[in-house]
Amino acid sequence: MKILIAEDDTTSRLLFAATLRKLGHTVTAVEDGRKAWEAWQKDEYPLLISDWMMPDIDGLQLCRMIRGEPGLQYTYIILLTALDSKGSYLEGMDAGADDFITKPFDEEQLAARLRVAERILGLHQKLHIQATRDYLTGVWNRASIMDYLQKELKRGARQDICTSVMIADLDHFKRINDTYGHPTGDEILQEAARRMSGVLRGYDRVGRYGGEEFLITASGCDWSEALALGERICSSIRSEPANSRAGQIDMTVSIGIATSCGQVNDIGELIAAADQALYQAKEAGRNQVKLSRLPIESGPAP
Ligand SMILES: Nc1nc2c(ncn2[C@@H]2O[C@H](COP(=O)(O)OP(=O)(O)OP(=O)(O)O)[C@@H](O)[C@H]2O)c(=O)[nH]1
Repeated sequence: MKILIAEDDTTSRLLFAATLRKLGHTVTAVEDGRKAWEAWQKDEYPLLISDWMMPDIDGLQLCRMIRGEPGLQYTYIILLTALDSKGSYLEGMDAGADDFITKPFDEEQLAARLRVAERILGLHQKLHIQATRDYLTGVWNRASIMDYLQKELKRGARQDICTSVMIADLDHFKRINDTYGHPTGDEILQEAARRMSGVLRGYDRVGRYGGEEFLITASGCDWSEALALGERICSSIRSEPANSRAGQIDMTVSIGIATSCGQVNDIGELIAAADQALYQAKEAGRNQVKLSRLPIESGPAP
């Protein structure tokens, strides 16, 4: 497990780090709350072990700051307390801590506490996957991809970069269901989702928007880059037939794209524009990409 330690006392910090490494964990150890906050923001740590008393940002503040930023992954927080700190446990729990360890620590007790942390984190992870992923295809579900798009649109406006959204709709999918049956249709949806995920860059996301429609977010992409990405998705879907229980089946997809470079802050508006472009792609014969013609993109007209 990746563990972040925040402890200003050098001996205690080194001892914790050495013990945790001996137990097989990957450890980052820093000497104050501010450094811990910076490290936590840069990377994902499922577990934080933090001293309570630290200069500048103390353990309680650190707990509150982390709980104020609900990330994708839950951070289990263990606060380190002195033996005489009885009576403050509730305060720590209210700030967001999950457990306490008294200093000087007992190695076996530390290992036991980590077992609990791993169990809770495992359950959390399972629930998180159930709540955010589409059960059939494994890509993000509708609520999660919309939430992500909202965040990316805001971030794009703040950082003055473009955000593109695509709606990809499998062509004549009803025919596949009608000809080969629903379970085969499901396999085609899974294969299409796999291929789309395969061509995306690390910071792009694909989610199941509904039935046979997928929504793709392309952060930092202006219309020309989004068009290139859309073409890549389109060609990976048609590149070769999908293997299914009913044999090999050809697939194609139509894609509508809308881009905002700070002009739109309502995802509904952006999605409606992408939907409009998708309609044009279907009208023009399917198996192709169309850009939104709405005047929401600054720069040269597509
Ligand atoms: N197998 C399967 N089919 C689904 C699922 N969700 C929606 N569908 C089917 O997707 C089909 C969508 O059909 P239409 O909206 O007519 O679209 P289409 O046949 O793809 O036609 P165009 O989009 O115009 O190319 C319907 O038959 C739905 O029943 C699903 O989870 N699994």
